[in-house]
Amino acid sequence: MTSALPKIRIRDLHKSFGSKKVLDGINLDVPQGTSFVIIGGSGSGKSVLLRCILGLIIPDSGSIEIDGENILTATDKRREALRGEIGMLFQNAALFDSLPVWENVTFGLLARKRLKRPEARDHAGTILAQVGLDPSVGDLYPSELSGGMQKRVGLARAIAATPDILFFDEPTTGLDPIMGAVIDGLIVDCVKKLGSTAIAITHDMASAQRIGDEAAMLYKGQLIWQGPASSLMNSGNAMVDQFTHGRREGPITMELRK
Ligand SMILES: Nc1ncnc2c1ncn2[C@@H]1O[C@H](COP(=O)(O)OP(=O)(O)OP(=O)(O)O)[C@@H](O)[C@H]1O
Repeated sequence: MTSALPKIRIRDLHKSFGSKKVLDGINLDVPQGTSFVIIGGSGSGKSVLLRCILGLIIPDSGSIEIDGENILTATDKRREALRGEIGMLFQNAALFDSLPVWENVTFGLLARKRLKRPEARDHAGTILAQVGLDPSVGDLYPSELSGGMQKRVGLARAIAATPDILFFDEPTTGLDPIMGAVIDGLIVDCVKKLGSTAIAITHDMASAQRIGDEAAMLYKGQLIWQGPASSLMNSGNAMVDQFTHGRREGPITMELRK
């Protein structure tokens, strides 16, 4: 019975900013242990959707359930606790420049007093090793790291509390193609090892196919297609095909004056 319950279930989710409709009736089930990729043009609402699930944006209507619990009707305290159970890798890694790497990695654990500083430092070394970094990197500052190393540290921070749910926002943006593939490999390994449910948003089709089991495309506030990530390049859907192949001509017209 419980195993049939999706880890994340979204129903009829709407969100507008002023007169601008960004999410216009999103329905989505993400089964436990699935890695789900969301694609869509710039400004199509991918980040807003993730931020709604994180509880950082309150939608206008609809429901978002995690393990069957509607987070939109939960108390602020409960919502914050649920947010703490989600690991997030931000687009630019979003590290705190003033903190050494080990404190960046264990920031959430220290903030929630789940570890004392000496334990946190040791724990950071273990997690850094899992993302292919020498534990000594823990004593460096973010400005001393390459972009690829910063992404690894961001990934280490996302997995430090062994979350049930992982979100990846443009995990390969700004990386060379080989480093992008390396980061994707680490993401796949981490998700598998933790048995987590993952949602990634990306414009990188190679990455989407490497990390995703399932995929969906967001267009004009709605999920217009869903299918296996492996079929992204030959989905049979004219809009998805135009997007994934980067064609100027097709049913999607660019609205340049937004
Ligand atoms: N807090 C906000 N207030 C007003 N408008 C917002 C806010 N957050 C997002 N938007 C608008 O919502 C729309 C969707 O933004 P969002 O960041 O989700 O797009 P995206 O699909 O993630 O784009 P990209 O791929 O370029 O990152 C945009 O038009 C954006 O300007």
